[in-house]
Parts: sequence; structure tokens; C-alpha cells
Amino acid sequence: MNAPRASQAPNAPEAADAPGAPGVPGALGVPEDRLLRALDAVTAERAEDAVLSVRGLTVRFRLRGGRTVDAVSDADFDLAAGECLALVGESGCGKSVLASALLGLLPGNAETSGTALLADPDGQGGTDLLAADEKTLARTVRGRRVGLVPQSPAAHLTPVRTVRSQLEETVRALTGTSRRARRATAEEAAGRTAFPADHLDRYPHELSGGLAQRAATALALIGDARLLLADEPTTGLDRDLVDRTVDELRRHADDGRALLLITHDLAAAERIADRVAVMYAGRIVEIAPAHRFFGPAGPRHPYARGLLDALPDRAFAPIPGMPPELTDLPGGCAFAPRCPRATDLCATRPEPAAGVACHHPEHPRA
Ligand SMILES: Nc1ncnc2c1ncn2[C@@H]1O[C@H](COP(=O)(O)OP(=O)(O)OP(=O)(O)O)[C@@H](O)[C@H]1O
Repeated sequence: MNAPRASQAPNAPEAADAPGAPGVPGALGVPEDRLLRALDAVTAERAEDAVLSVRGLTVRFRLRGGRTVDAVSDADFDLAAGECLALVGESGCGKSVLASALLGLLPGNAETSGTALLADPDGQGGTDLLAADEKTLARTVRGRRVGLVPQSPAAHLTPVRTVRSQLEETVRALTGTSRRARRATAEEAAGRTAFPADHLDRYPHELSGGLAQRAATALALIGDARLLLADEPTTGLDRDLVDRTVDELRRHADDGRALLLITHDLAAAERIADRVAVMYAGRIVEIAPAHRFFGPAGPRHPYARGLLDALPDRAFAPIPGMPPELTDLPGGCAFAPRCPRATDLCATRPEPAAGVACHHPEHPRA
């Protein structure tokens, strides 16, 4: 588990959150609450590090017959340079739709609102990814300012071209440099993902799963994007390869990139994330520092706690019931029908406060 990093987004909802149990000594022998307050003070001075600020991001799909799917509702989060935010939640909760919205890759039946401000590289202003037209997104954003590490490298790589040729083609498309410079840039990108130079002339089918993932990550890094979106980058990999893949992604964040890791793999999130955002039925219900979320204090939203308790190496106790249909969301808290803490109050929607959207958040565990 990584130590909390000082690059936490300044406007993160949990900035005002009550940190760990008061007075409990942390690893350095200093009470954890004092350490966290000190960290918050440091991060508050780093507003210039924010790479992405998302406010009120909402995606609704229109279906035939007038029905609608509320895939993402009112998502708010910030992501800073050097930071990894893990977006976790059960299948179908809206994680990939959120990422597609940021990349302008939603289908025609999607209606989007809110803002997603991607800071300009010079720190002066930014681009609203939700308002930008397709030409802007294609020419200046995708690949250049936002890199996508795909879910399935096998599907992402062209089967009939060598890795080198795909890397060089991407360099040409993004930079238009000379053939010689292209070769050097492609080799450098491969090197950054530890893709072996003597495999560059191989075709995707000649690569192991791990090397295919590295090749796909190298493609995502060529444009030197400051924001990396990794959408389920470890699907289908064995544990060892999962660890290696996410460790590599962490290194790219450590190099100063902002990393949004979309995953249902909580162990992967625990391994590399600085903060964790939990989605349920299209809403972010909790954002917490990873060390608190996975540590003794634990998450505060009952759903987030249920997710952790369902892990085989924890209580191995599944959350009863099923998530609601996104075509038929209740007016109040969507988790209430499954929640052990629900009361009549939960018939109204809880607004996020101190990083948790719940009328009855759990107290941190001692
Ligand atoms: N084009 C579309 N039209 C209608 N509904 C859609 C469309 N694309 C996605 N959805 C719905 O949006 C919801 C969120 O899907 P999404 O793929 O974001 O979930 P997810 O959390 O990424 O799940 P997984 O972990 O399985 O990828 C799902 O109910 C899905 O059926």
C-alpha cells in the first residue's frame, strides 16, 4: 500500500472530512488525525496541480419508447498531477460511461451535462471536455492530452501490424515528425512501459497478455498526455500480472501524470490508489483517501463498507439484494433497499457532505 501522497486534489470533497480516529498513533508515532490535517494543509496549497475537475457530470441515455437510463448522475471529483484516483463499483454502475463522457466517445442517444475541465498544460485555463466539439477532441485531446489505457489490449492493437509499426503510426498521427524521429520516439515510449526492444517487430498475437498490455499502454503514453484513463486495464489477467500492470500505471502517475483507474478490482485499487471513489447506481457515493478507505478506519458509506466486507480476504459477506435498474431509479437513496442503516429519511436523496453521500454514514472503525 502506498503512503498518501501530497498531490491530493485541492477541492476533493474529503478535504473537510474528519480524518482517522483522533489521537490514534500512526506509523510515524504521530496521531493519524494530526498527520492527515498536516497533509490536507499541504495539498490545499497545490491547486495548480489539478489536471481534471469534474462537476455535476450527468449522462442519460434515451431509449426507444421514451424510457431513459440514468447512467451517471452528478459526479464531482478532482484529479491532481501525480495522483491516482480509483473509481470502483459493481458492474453496470456507470464507471465506463463516465470515462467515455470524458473522452467524448458516448453514442448519439446520450445526453450529457455538467463540466469536466481539463487544465491546459501551461496552467492557464482549460478545456471543458463535455462542451468541446468532436474536432477539438480528436485533434487536441484524445491521445495528446488524455491517454486511454484500454480494457482489452488484444482488441485495441491492430492484429496485422507489428508493435513498432503501430507505435510509429501513432507518433506520426500525433506529432507528424520525421521517420527517424518517429522511430526514436516509438522506442522511447516502448521503453517507458518496459516493453522489450527485441519484441517491437512482433505482431500482437506473438505477445503474452502482459506484453500486449504494455504495448497498449505505450500507445497511450506516446502523446505524453497528462491525464491517463485506464478502464479496467487488468481484466482477464492473473494476480501477478495485475500487480505488475497496475504498478506500471502507478509509475506513470509518479512521473507527474494524473491517473483515473476504473476497476472493480479493489485489491488493485488498494495497491496503487491515493484516493478511492465509489459509484453506486450512477452516483459517486463516497470519495476517501485510500489509506483510510482500506485501513482500520474503513469507508463510511454502508455500500462502500459492504463492497469491502464482500471480499474473500475480509468478511466474505455479500451485500444482500441487487442494484436498482438505472431506468427506474428511486427518488431517494438508491442503496436504501439494501442498506442495514436505512430509515425513512433515506426516501430523500442524501447530498454529499465531507466526501460521503449518506444520511447515516458509518463512524470510522476504531
Ligand atoms: N448506449 C447505451 N444506451 C443505453 N444504456 C447504456 C448505453 N451504454 C451503457 N448503458 C448503460 O449504462 C449503465 C452503465 O454502464 P457502464 O458500462 O458504465 O457500467 P460499468 O460500471 O462500467 O460496468 P462494467 O464494470 O461491467 O464495465 C449500464 O446500465 C449500461 O447498460
